[in-house]
Amino acid sequence: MPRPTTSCLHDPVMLAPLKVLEQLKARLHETIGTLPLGQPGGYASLILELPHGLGIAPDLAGPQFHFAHNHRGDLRAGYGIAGEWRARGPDRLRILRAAAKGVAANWQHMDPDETGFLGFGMLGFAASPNESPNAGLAELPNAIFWLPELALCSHDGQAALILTTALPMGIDSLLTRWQNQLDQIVPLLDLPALDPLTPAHLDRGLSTPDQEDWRELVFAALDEIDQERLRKVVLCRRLRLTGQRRFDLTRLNAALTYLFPSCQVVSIRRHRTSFVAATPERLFTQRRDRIEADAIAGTACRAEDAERDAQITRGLRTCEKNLREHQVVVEAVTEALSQCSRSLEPPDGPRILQLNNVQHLRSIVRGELHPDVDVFRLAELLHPTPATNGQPRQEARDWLDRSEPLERGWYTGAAGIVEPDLTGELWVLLRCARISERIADLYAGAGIVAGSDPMSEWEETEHKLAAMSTALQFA
Ligand SMILES: C=C(O[C@@H]1C=C(C(=O)O)C=C[C@H]1O)C(=O)O
Repeated sequence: MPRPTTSCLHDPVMLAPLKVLEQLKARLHETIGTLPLGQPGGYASLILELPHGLGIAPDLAGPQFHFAHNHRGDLRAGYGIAGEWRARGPDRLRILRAAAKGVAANWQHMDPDETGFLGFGMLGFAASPNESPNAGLAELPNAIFWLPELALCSHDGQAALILTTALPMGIDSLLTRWQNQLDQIVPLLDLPALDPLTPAHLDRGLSTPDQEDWRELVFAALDEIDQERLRKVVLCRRLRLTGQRRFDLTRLNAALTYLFPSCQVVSIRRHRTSFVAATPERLFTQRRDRIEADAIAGTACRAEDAERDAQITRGLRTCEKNLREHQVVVEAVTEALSQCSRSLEPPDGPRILQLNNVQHLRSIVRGELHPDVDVFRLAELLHPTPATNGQPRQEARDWLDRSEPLERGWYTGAAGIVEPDLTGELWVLLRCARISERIADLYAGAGIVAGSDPMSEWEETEHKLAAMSTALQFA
């Protein structure tokens, strides 16, 4: 594909995106005929090279998702719906797996520019398989496997645009449709980063539970732990913030990417509701038969003063309660992976993971998987880890279902990318908010083990909430 020039004497720089658009449309016209559009079923994707890597994906009207990791130089975004499957209940991942297997068995990719990129799907699900969707959550179903019609993929400075259709499809209507989509998205790809806005004041609404109810909940959890019915349980709270202006997703994603460059920024929008997170925690990364899963548990704050900060880090490394809380997660992740792995390496950690607002103990569990293990099976085995739920898993979940005074929705669920061979990567949905116009519901939790103190755990949730509340001020 001829490379577009970015400037010359007679073409001002601002025309460059239009040239890219013309070239992509010409390429679409040339290559659309290579797709097997007459085939009676399945999916086909056309992959077109973009002239440079992308830092942030534009916001278009309609359903969209966006995963960006600044330090890794990775971006995946999806717009519109080529196919989607929803499920709920204890079999939700098995149901979605069957749908994804059907897609994978009949999905053809045409990559005329030899980019090496492929189409991808998005898998996302709420914390609990049984949660009954309320009005807002109906827009974000309990669990979804979603094949976008238009996708962007950028890695290591290389990028591609991926167009996907269900088959069969008439060539003329598809060409018109895809040309319109290029018209919408391509001019936005080269827009300069948005200038920061002055931070806006956010009104702090109610916390559910409030501080008093939190104390009681922690004592009730400690009682369960004392009685040896639970070893650990993660309690959470929700805080409503109301902004002065409608929150702007592009600015919010940019602020989160800037503030949390080592986190995965996740943004999912259906209708008027968005779910946005900047999470440090992978549920897992699967590449072929290699698996890596994070165990993150044990948290302390940060301090502006370097000496004080180092002192807090040393405290976290040696705190018996934090190490115990961490070990519960490492053991559970190792146990889950041992059910689907040929071999596992000894856990790498705990090391310190430092973010702007908090620091954590993190271990990584790595191994080699048995054949035929896919993202859906891994999600089923690993989710929820005791980092966000508790141990033993079922007892913790039952106790939380009975005791927690709120629906978690997608908070502590997971979301990520599914490749056409059904491998991929999922992230635990933490440091997040559900956003609608000027209202943001933020969620944060803390692990309770023997020796936990209600007020320190409340403080920990305050530090965790600060990730999203700071970014929202700039959105
Ligand atoms: C539950 C959250 O975080 C989890 C709990 C942690 C802890 O208790 O130390 C640390 C990281 C996460 O696994 C949250 O951020 O809301």
